[in-house]
Amino acid sequence: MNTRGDNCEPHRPAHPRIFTMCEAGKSDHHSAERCVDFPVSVVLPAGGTGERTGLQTPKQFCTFLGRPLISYTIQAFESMPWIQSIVVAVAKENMDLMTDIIQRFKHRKVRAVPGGSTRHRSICNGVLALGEEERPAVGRPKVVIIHDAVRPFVEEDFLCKIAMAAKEQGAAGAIRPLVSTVIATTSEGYLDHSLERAKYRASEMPQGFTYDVISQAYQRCSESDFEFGTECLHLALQYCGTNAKLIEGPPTLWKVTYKRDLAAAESIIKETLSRSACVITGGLAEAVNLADALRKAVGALDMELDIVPDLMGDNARCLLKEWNFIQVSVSHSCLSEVEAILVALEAENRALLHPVVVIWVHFSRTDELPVSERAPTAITELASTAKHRNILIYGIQLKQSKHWERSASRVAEIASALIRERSPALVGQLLQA
Ligand SMILES: Nc1ccn([C@@H]2O[C@H](COP(=O)(O)OP(=O)(O)OP(=O)(O)O)[C@@H](O)[C@H]2O)c(=O)n1
Ligand SMILES: O=P(O)(O)OC[C@@H](O)[C@@H](O)[C@@H](O)CO
Repeated sequence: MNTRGDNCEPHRPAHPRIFTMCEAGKSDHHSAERCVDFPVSVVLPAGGTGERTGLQTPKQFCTFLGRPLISYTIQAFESMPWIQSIVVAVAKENMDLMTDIIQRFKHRKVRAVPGGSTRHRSICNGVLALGEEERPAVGRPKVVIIHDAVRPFVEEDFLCKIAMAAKEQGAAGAIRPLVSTVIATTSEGYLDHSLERAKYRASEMPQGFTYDVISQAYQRCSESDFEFGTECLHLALQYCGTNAKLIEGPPTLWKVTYKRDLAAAESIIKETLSRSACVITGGLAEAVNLADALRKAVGALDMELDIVPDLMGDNARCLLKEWNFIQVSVSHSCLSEVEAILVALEAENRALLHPVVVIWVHFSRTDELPVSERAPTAITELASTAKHRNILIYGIQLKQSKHWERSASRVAEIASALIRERSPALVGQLLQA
C-alpha cells in the first residue's frame, strides 16, 4: 500500500509485461529445514515483457525442453520443503497463461496475482497478497524471499543463508563482484569519474526481508520509488531504517536479460539433465560387457553410468533419480524391455517436468541380421507415441565385432550426444554404431 493507501498499481493500462526460470541446486533439504524453523514465503516478480531479449514472447514464457522458464524457477522453490508458499506476480493479460502453467506442471504452493507496470509494483502486489493469504495451511510468513522469476538457478543452501540473515537483521541480499567498472558520465556524454570497483558490488537476488519490514517499506515509499526504483534493499533502509546484511552468492545467481542468456540457461538445464544414465543389461553377458565398456567410455565424456540388470526391487530407485536410460538388448529385436521402462516411467509420472531419454542399444551377433532389416519400423512407432508423453526414444544398433572397445566407445559417443541434446528430430531413429 503506498502513501495514498490504495493498491500499488495506479489505474493505468498494464503493459503486456512478463518473465521467468530454473533447477534447484542439489542440496540436503534436511540441513536447510533444521536452520529454517520459521515460515518463509516467496514472491517471484514475473510481470515484465523482456524487451531486452528482442523477442515477442516474454522470457518467462520462453520454453526450454518443452517447459516455460518460469516453471523451472517455481519448481526450484517448491522443491524446498521449508518454503510454505509462492506468489508469482504476472501481467494481468498473462494470468490465464500462468494459471495454465501451474495446472499443467502440477505446481503446488504457488498462486498467481496481477503484477504491476514496474518491478516494484509487481513485488508490492506480491507482498500484499501474502498479507491477504486465505489458504488455511499458510500463515503470514516471518520472512519473505523476493527473487526475480528470470534468475533461473536457485541454490537451496544459499537461499537458506539469506532467509536466516533476513530473520536476524530484517533484510538480507545477495551480492556478486562487479565484472565491469562503474563510471559516471557528463551530460555531454564524457567521462565524469569512475568508481573504485573493489569498493562496490552488484546487487543480485534472492533477497530476504521480514514481512513487517518489506510491507512497511512499500507502504511508506514514494511514487518515484515505485516508478523508477530497482532496489528493494534501498527501500528497507530508507523507509524502515533496516540495513540489509549482504551475502556474496554463487555465480549461478545471474539474471536472464538478453537473448544470449536464454541460450545459456538452456545449455545449463541440458547439462544438469545429462550427468548420468542408467544402463539396463538384463544380466546377459554380452550386455554386461558392453555396459562395462560404455562406463569407461562415457567417463571420458564426464558422464556417470549406473549399471543394473533390471528396474526391479532396489534397482527401481533409478526410476526416481535418472533422466536417461540405456536398454541393452542382445539379439532379439522386440522392444518389450523398452516398453517395460515406459510403463515404469509413466507410473512415476517421471516425464512431467523434464523429457526422459530412453536409448535402445540393439546388439546383434555376427550371424544375425541387423534389427534395421528385421524390424525397421518397430522403434519408430513406439517412439512416436512415447514422444507425446515427453519420453524421447532413440535406437543404436551394434554388430558384434572383434573391435569391442572401439564399438563401445562409438556407442558411448552417440548415446551421450543423444542424452545431451535431447533432440526431438532424432526420436525413433535407429543409428548405426
Ligand atoms: N513490471 C514488471 C517488470 C519486471 N518484472 C519482473 O522483474 C524481474 C527482473 O526484471 P527484468 O529482468 O528487467 O525483466 P523485464 O522488465 O521484463 O525486462 P526488460 O527490462 O528487458 O523489459 C523479471 O522477472 C520481470 O518479469 C515485474 O515483475 N514487473
Ligand atoms: O533492472 P532490472 O528489472 O533488469 O533487474 C532488476 C535488478 O536490478 C534487481 O534484480 C537486482 O539488482 C537486485 O535488486
